[in-house]
Amino acid sequence: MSDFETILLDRRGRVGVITLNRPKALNALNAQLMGEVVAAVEELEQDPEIGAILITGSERAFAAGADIKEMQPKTFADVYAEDLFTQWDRLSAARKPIVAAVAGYALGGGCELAMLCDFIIAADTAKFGQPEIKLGVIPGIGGSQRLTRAVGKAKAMDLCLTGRNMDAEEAERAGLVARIVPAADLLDEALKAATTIAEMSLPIAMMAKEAVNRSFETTLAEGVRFERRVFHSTFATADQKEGMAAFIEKRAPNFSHR
Ligand SMILES: CC(C)=CC(=O)SCCNC(=O)CCNC(=O)[C@H](O)C(C)(C)COP(=O)(O)OP(=O)(O)OC[C@H]1O[C@@H](n2cnc3c(N)ncnc32)[C@H](O)[C@@H]1OP(=O)(O)O
Repeated sequence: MSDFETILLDRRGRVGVITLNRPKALNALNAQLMGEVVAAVEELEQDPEIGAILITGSERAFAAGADIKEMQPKTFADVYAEDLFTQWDRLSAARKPIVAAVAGYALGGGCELAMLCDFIIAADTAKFGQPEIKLGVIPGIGGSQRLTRAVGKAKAMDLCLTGRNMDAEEAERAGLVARIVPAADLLDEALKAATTIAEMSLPIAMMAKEAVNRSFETTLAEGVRFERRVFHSTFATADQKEGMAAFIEKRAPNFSHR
């Protein structure tokens, strides 16, 4: 059972869909919404019927950032004591694939939330940016690190230092966005992608995610060694037997997620 107020959670087949739902505040990420997104992802992680997670917002905003009104009165002692935003680290511990479907503003914490997902499908209306500098702060949910890894130093510096936004086309060219679709098709296309992933073998999809993510943490040689060992371990699964048999028998695989 889930009882959320600032998000909607629903299950579409094997996909868990989390919709940010603070429309009046352009889905600004306050403590409640942040807690609910993390709780929903952890609930879906535990659900054996779910193979992939989709996080989305509204037509106007994926999320316009961390909630400025909530942050404004806090002191250094407050944010240090509560370790503000540390909760978001629990999203990067998720092992199931997570797709972000972004329309409208994905600014500050909104862009950072999208980057915490495994890849981003953007509507042609999407706008990405790290405007924290305009508020007298810097990104605090991984933006300076994940954006730099996604788009390189030059563009990350440009965005973090000027606070300007980039549109969907620039974000795709820069490598932040996997694909752009017309705004009207965003949810359908993102759901199609998430469903495709969810129909794969879950343990193998988790291994693929872990292997790609390892490339951010290690040297090339170590990463390739890690990949090779994980690849070898896929042969211990029923789904490797089934996937290869299905190819040879010219039929669709029937994965058991084991
Ligand atoms: C500090 C860290 C680690 C991370 C951060 O994310 S800091 C925040 C970064 N984000 C921003 O600086 C963007 C702030 N928002 C805007 O600049 C604008 O709202 C906009 C360009 C996204 C949209 O402008 P528009 O004129 O179309 O809409 P507004 O009237 O400005 O907004 C509608 C409604 O939403 C409230 N809102 C928007 N963003 C936030 C936010 N990040 N935190 C709290 N509230 C937000 C806005 O105040 C307005 O509500 P009210 O009319 O009740 O004031």
